[in-house]
Amino acid sequence: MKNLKDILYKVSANKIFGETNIVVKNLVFDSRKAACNTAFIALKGVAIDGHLFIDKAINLGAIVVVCEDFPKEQKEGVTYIQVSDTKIALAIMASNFYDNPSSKIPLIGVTGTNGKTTVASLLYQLFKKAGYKVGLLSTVKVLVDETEFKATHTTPDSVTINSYLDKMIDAGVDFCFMEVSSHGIHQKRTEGLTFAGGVFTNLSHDHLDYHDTFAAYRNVKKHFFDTLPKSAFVLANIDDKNGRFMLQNSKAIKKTYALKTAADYKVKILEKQLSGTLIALDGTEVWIKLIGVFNIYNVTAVIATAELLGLEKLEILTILSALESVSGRFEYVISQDGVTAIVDYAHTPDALKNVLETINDIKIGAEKVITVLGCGGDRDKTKRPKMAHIASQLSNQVIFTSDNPRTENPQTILEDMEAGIALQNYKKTLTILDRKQAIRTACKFSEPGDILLIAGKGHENYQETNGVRIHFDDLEEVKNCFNQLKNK
Ligand SMILES: CC(=O)N[C@H]1[C@@H](OP(=O)(O)OP(=O)(O)OC[C@H]2O[C@@H](n3ccc(=O)[nH]c3=O)[C@H](O)[C@@H]2O)O[C@H](CO)[C@@H](O)[C@@H]1O[C@H](C)C(=O)N[C@@H](C)C(=O)N[C@H](CCC(=O)O)C(=O)O
Ligand SMILES: Nc1ncnc2c1ncn2[C@@H]1O[C@H](COP(=O)(O)OP(=O)(O)OP(=O)(O)O)[C@@H](O)[C@H]1O
Ligand SMILES: N[C@H](CCC[C@H](N)C(=O)O)C(=O)O
Ligand SMILES: [Mg+2]
Repeated sequence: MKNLKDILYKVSANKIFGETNIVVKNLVFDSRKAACNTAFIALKGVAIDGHLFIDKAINLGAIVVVCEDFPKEQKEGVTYIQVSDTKIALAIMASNFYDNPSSKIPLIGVTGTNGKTTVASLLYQLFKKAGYKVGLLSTVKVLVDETEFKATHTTPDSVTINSYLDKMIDAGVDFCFMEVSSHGIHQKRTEGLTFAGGVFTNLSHDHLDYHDTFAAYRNVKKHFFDTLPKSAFVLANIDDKNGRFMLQNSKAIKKTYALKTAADYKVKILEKQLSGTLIALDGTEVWIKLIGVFNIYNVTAVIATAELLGLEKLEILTILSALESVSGRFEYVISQDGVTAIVDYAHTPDALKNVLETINDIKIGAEKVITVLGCGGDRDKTKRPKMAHIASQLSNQVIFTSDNPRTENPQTILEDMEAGIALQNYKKTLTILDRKQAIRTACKFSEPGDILLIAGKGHENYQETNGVRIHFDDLEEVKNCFNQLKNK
């Protein structure tokens, strides 16, 4: 419950019709969720224009309508507010509605194509082990200190973000780490939040179905750093060719990290094994449980962020060795006869290349690398041939399969993938539509010492087809196969 006048603080209205000194129970941007005394914010969406549902929201009890296009007729007893951008208005209103929780808690946003979940989750773990109460908004889950909520998005809508931040204030949370996706930035879900810091991990091919061009995708990411306040820090990976670009117009305190280039925070890799990596920072050596050069970038971002937030270097390095890898990120299980199966959320060409290069790097003999891979439906189609090419180039055998076909024909997705296979790699590949069968076949093909990579779904525990999600868990499947084969 809040007075509309307070909710509208800092919202620039072009036109107002009706009373603003009224009490509003809730903010909704989906007419189906409107109820008595709610404010309905009409958003022009990707699929449909929310303005079409204004009357529906009013019929369900909305007493305030925030819109870009003023309706021809106004209903008695309803307050209409016209703004230039309802997404920005919603974000500011959501912050006001919950008394600006992001200004009361250091909020760190992590953005980049890959590594957001890993960095944010490792920061959560690190600060928890340092004795703080911590919040996390991530693809995998939302944590209000130790209370877990289901994540629906990588970056939820602004009302949801602020409602979680509000819960975090109530729980006495000291720091909050959140993922900031490009969809989130573009749809202004993070507008109106006060960030204490922003982290840039890397930029590579993804979401070009949504952003049209790579430059547009890059500019959306940059916008996040451009809008950070002077008091915040921006931490960028400058080994990535877009790292310095992200810093270019930011007013925030600029800090850099790298493994190759001279930077404010630089980590050296000393030794790599399947069980972990030995790294050094300013001469101090630490053994960490994470694998892969890409993960050392993530760890460097974590060390730097923790230091920027005031933790002592020695404390950070001590805790670092106890951090566990994130669920579905290079998570592995070894069968009784010595086959290693790795489940990884690689769903971009760059992630897949990194993971396969890591596997090829740590394998010690002539063991085979067998990859199971699919590409999501209703997502960037141009990733498909690229990912198929990478998988077949860097593996001894590949089984292409389904990964959340959503509304697309799974066979067509597989054909899009197959178009990327180079002639010399064709014989290594096989397509099995059913993911369960694909995993089973990969297990049957494997011999002691071989490494199976099951890529694309990571922590996901469903397969989505035409809006219906059925339970599916790569790790569970591979463990079942290992057990069944053991008894044969
Ligand atoms: C493509 C996309 O990003 N869509 C997001 C967007 O919905 P939209 O613009 O498509 O909405 P729409 O269907 O056009 O409807 C427009 C408006 O009309 C309203 N409406 C609609 C119907 C009705 O009867 N009444 C009504 O009021 C809707 O609530 C909406 O406000 O805004 C919604 C509210 O914030 C999001 O839930 C929705 O995420 C969809 C479900 C989604 O799948 N998004 C993915 C692609 C996404 O955002 N992913 C990123 C990360 C990706 C990654 O991890 O790499 C994320 O941050 O999760
Ligand atoms: N720093 C990195 N650079 C390149 N690839 C990475 C990096 N970190 C993780 N990956 C790869 O990307 C996959 C996804 O990692 P993570 O979930 O941390 O990324 P994300 O940015 O949160 O992804 P999403 O956009 O789906 O939220 C991992 O399973 C791994 O294969
Ligand atoms: N969260 C990301 C990655 C999904 C990975 C893959 N499993 C898929 O379904 O495409 C997305 O929604 O684009
Ligand atoms: Mg994520």
